[in-house]
Amino acid sequence: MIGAGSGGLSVAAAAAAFGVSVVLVEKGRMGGDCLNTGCVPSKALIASARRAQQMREADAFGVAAVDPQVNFRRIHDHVRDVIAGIAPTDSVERFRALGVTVIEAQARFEDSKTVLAGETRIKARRFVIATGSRPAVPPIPGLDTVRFHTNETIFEITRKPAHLIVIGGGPVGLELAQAFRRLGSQVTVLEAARALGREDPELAAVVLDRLARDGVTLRSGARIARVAKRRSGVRVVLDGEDGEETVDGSALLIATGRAPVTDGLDLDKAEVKVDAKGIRVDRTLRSSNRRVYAVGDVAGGPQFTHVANYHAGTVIRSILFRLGAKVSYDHIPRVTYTDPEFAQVGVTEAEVRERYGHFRILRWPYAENDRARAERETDGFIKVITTTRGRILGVGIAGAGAGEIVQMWGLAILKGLDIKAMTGFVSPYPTLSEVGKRAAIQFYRPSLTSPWVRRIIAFMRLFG
Ligand SMILES: Cc1cc2nc3c(=O)[nH]c(=O)nc-3n(C[C@H](O)[C@H](O)[C@H](O)COP(=O)(O)OP(=O)(O)OC[C@H]3O[C@@H](n4cnc5c(N)ncnc54)[C@H](O)[C@@H]3O)c2cc1C
Ligand SMILES: NC(=O)c1ccc[n+]([C@@H]2O[C@H](COP(=O)([O-])OP(=O)(O)OC[C@H]3O[C@@H](n4cnc5c(N)ncnc54)[C@H](O)[C@@H]3O)[C@@H](O)[C@H]2O)c1
Repeated sequence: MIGAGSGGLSVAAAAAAFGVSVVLVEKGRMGGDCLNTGCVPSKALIASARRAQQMREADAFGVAAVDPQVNFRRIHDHVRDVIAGIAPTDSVERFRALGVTVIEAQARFEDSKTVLAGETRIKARRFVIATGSRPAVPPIPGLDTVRFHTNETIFEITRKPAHLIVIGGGPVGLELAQAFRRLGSQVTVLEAARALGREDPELAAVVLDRLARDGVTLRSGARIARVAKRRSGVRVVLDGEDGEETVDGSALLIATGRAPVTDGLDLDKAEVKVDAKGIRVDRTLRSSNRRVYAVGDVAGGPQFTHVANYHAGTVIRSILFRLGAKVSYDHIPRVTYTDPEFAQVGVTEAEVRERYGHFRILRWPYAENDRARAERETDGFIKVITTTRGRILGVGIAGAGAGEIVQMWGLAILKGLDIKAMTGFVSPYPTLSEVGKRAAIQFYRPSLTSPWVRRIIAFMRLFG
């Protein structure tokens, strides 16, 4: 195993549980990106931001609103404390106790059957590469002359940035932009194309509207000409319609995507082929060298911790049980943890329009959900896409708890359930998940007004 992040740790723990001899090599911090510089610190920061926002918005609930006193040193401590609480699960000690040999060194291939880790030479039946990704920093002129943050440094700050400029309006950029805004910073997001550009524009708009109402300035289609140092901060120069424009900030965050970590591994010596997306793998996650598999961000697929875990399960089935399991992403959800949240599983409306001639789109707004009304979280809606016969193809949700609600839809897609199943279960009242059931019921709406159904009901009445 090379890399002890989400992917590597999952493979190592599962293989060790089956009594297989495992060597795990990690050059940096156990837990990788997710624990140290990704999911965990970002969600902990978002949690602080949510508390601050709730204090500002308390009036509507009959509780006096206050302007929160935000202490970035203490937020930093909170984030560290959350990481420290999870760290033992990913630690060297725990993995050694599970029977895994952990080597803290940089790994590289010597040949197609051998890995070198520091002084140790490892020969193995199978190798799994889980070296993850790093921030992809675009070649913006002047960037090498200014101090800038990426996800690797932003969670270290202990003072509030007066004005944070975020380059990139993907999940990383938007989650952090909203969090910093709610913690009191002025925030400007500069996005080259469209923010949340991969997502359904109608659903993305729900999130972007809320960010705007929170006071985040978002510039889509921004063309960054260069950046320069200011006495205390940075200046970003944009190419505008009428010449150059400047945006001055006190701190800069680059959130323009991720690049796979394949350097330093001497993959050519192992005859493992790579491309710009990462290690080239087939659907069993096997590389061009049949002894070598790749999982997680380096494997060129969607870059999420739950995908790395899913990959781990797939290679375990292949390596230990020779089941030849193949990955499929149709049922894998993705969630952006803004407020409101955005979630998607299966195909989007744009994708279904390309692939299918006929389909149904079912919607239900949060504004019609009683729990959302009680919580005053009525922004957003669910969009369910089915075939004309009711097979569920995709679900997008923008709204409170979207990341929780999407789970049952992922299961429905995985198990090939049709829309009838999503109307037939009993959803506890009042819950946000009812938006899904109400959308599903819309599938049958045309039949409610059908003259045939009405005639049958009228006929039944004849019997008392
Ligand atoms: C700000 C941010 C927020 C995120 N939030 C979420 C979220 O909410 N939900 C979600 O699902 N995903 C989220 N992600 C994505 C998630 O962090 C990644 O998809 C996940 O960490 C990938 O796991 P991995 O095992 O592939 O790689 P990593 O976790 O990056 O682990 C790779 C490990 O390999 C080690 N390594 C690299 N090269 C070598 C070598 N030659 N020898 C030895 N060791 C090596 C590295 O040191 C590292 O520890 C977020 C990412 C970011 C940046
Ligand atoms: N909630 C989550 O699960 C979560 C959260 C954060 C990150 N992630 C993972 O991390 C990955 C990376 O996220 P990300 O937001 O860094 O990348 P991304 O690729 O999703 O978005 C990057 C954005 O930056 C823009 N961009 C690129 N170059 C630019 C430039 N020079 N100027 C202005 N804008 C530019 C792109 O148009 C794009 O919109 C995600 O795809 C996701 O897999 C997941």
